[in-house]
Amino acid sequence: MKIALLGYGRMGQTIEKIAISRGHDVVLKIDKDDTDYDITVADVAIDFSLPSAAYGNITNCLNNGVPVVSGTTGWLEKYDDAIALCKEKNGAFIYASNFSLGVNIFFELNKVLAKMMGNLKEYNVTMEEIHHTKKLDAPSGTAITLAEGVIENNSNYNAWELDTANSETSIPIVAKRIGDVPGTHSINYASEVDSINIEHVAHNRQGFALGAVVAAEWLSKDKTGVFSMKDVLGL
Ligand SMILES: NC(=O)C1=CN([C@@H]2O[C@H](COP(=O)(O)OP(=O)(O)OC[C@H]3O[C@@H](n4cnc5c(N)ncnc54)[C@H](OP(=O)(O)O)[C@@H]3O)[C@@H](O)[C@H]2O)C=CC1
Ligand SMILES: O=C(O)C1=N[C@H](C(=O)O)C[C@H](O)C1
Repeated sequence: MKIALLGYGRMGQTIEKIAISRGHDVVLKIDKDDTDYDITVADVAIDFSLPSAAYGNITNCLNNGVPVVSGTTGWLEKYDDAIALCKEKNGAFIYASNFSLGVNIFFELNKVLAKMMGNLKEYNVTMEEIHHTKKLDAPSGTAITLAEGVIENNSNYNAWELDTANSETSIPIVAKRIGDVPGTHSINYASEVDSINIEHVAHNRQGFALGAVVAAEWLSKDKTGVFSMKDVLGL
């Protein structure tokens, strides 16, 4: 498979190593200053760029008939437009706030726990995410997906807020930036008498990168439509 890497930073470079180890060719490595390139030389594109760049990268792929996998976070105000374009062009697109197998299992665990806690009003939920100091967006895309998972499965909550919740129905997400932490997410339900905590800790970026390559392999096999990692992993 010929892969275009849109964004050749920490994730782009990790993805390159995994893609090559799985027998793929990396035919484009695009960064900020690379504006004049032909995306159609690739069978599939993988975008891990910047919040400000992702939408342009995705629309370039969809307008040129190249299936695209995006892991960039912090651009989701334009997600519905990307979906509409994908449908209009009969293209293929996957966005995931987190491509690792472990986090995608954690997403499902979070939903089950949220449902179980729905009738227990004595517990209050809080979330925390910890990432490296170079991260541009807060809260993380993964934390937003986790909060949405609670809201969809627990009628006690209908919104999330960064740092402090201003109402009982809002989930506070505390975002910490420490050293080179790859990504830690925890969800805590606390009552006066006890607490329940679930946590996912990424030890490095390999899990994110492997998931993105597996998603690209899956998407490039004659798929059309908008998909998620649940489709790829069969969860
Ligand atoms: N979904 C997931 O599983 C994961 C998602 N992420 C997300 O992926 C994104 C990238 O993370 P990370 O690799 O750590 O970030 P980096 O800052 O290390 O890499 C981003 C790269 O994008 C480049 N870039 C800037 N503008 C463009 C453009 N127009 N087109 C293509 N590339 C461009 C930057 O180049 P330059 O340096 O020249 O500006 C840089 O090399 C973030 O949004 C992060 O949150 C991260 C890990 C996992
Ligand atoms: O910026 C990162 O590094 C990460 N970003 C993603 C997010 O915002 O959730 C995924 C992962 O946690 C690493």
